[in-house]
Amino acid sequence: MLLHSKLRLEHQLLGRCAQLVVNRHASKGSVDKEVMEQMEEGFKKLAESKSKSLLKKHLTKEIFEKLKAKTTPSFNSTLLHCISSGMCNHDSGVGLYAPDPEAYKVFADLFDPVIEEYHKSFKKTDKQPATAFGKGADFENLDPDGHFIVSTRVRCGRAVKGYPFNPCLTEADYLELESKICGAVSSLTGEYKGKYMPLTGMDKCLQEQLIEDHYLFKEGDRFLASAGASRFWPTGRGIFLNSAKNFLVWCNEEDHIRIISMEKGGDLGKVYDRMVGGVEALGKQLQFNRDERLGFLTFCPTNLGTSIRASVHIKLPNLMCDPDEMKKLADKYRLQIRGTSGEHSEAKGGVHDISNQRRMGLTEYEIIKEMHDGIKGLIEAECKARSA
Ligand SMILES: Nc1ncnc2c1ncn2[C@@H]1O[C@H](COP(=O)(O)OP(=O)(O)OP(=O)(O)O)[C@@H](O)[C@H]1O
Ligand SMILES: NC(=[NH2+])NCCC[C@H](N)C(=O)O
Repeated sequence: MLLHSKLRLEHQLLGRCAQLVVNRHASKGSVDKEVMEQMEEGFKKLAESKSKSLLKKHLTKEIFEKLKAKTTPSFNSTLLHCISSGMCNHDSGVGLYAPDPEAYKVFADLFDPVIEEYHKSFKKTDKQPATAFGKGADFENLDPDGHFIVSTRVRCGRAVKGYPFNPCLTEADYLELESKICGAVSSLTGEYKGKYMPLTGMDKCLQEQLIEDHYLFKEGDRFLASAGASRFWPTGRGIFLNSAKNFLVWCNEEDHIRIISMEKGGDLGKVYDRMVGGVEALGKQLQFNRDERLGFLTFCPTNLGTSIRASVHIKLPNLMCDPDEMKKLADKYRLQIRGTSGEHSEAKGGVHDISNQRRMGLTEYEIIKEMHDGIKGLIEAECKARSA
């Protein structure tokens, strides 16, 4: 069901703690009493819960005490901004977001261990290598006969320099960002040429169709909403789609920008090269926020570094017969398994979304190679299981 108004969104999705994050900031340089109480209460509940999130694991009493009174210098973000999603959603896998770029430093005692574990040992002394896209043409089609892969998609996220992330953006910021992003995508030429469609005023049938066809982001994600990322929805949000419908740009959803290339079949190299071309063209129009150590800055720590998620929609019926073994195999190749409609969804018709888990510590090219080699390994294992 699509949710239409900001009010309904807030009422249906947000608990008391999230309301607070959505509505309040700390007073300059200090944390309000009410915010502190909310944090203490949420922390206690999380500590008593059975949550398996990285937030619960790494937010020890000691770290909580050390960080609870800190604020970021430019935006006065508090620890509550960072942890509200995981506090409200005990079923989070991670549960942590950075309200603004400075949060990664101010709350590093919490972010660093989460980053290290999610990105398979990116230590606090490690540094994201310089951007190196390489050539997609090096990668063969993963499924030339079309037996397994339905479609391939590669996306990355970008933050525009000079702006915080969702919880700290004002309504005017959303509109300003949209206008900048819209200007940049409108200048694209050749195969990238297309049309920007704002979410505000979009026909609901069109919106639902775009979501069903896997082009557009869903509405009402409770993990994002309780992180304060759905404020002023749908203002400033939208999608750019090229005429061939294989290159897309998302505006102001989880990140300021998501740059996406997708098509039917398993030609990973071609899909990757198209995304890289789009990123380079947009990089001429907009200044992206990149940190020396963390790489491209994103709202969620799972997307730092290259910010690349390369996925296939794939059918592996024999391997999927044993989900535990399949999970072990995916872990071996550092792959993540999602459902057919993306994160936190179920698989339909035996189609799973399998992608690289980590995005940091390797160059863009190496991240794609890791995903490529993993998917190749899974297809080989599926063929073996079939003939056994
Ligand atoms: N290989 C693919 N082929 C077609 N659609 C895909 C593919 N991979 C992902 N999608 C679709 O992209 C949409 C967004 O998915 P999802 O939100 O899980 O990932 P994302 O956009 O990479 O962002 P995030 O990781 O932040 O959630 C969903 O509709 C999903 O089904
Ligand atoms: N879209 C993302 N950033 N996904 C990763 C984490 C999503 C959610 N916060 C969780 O912890 O489960």
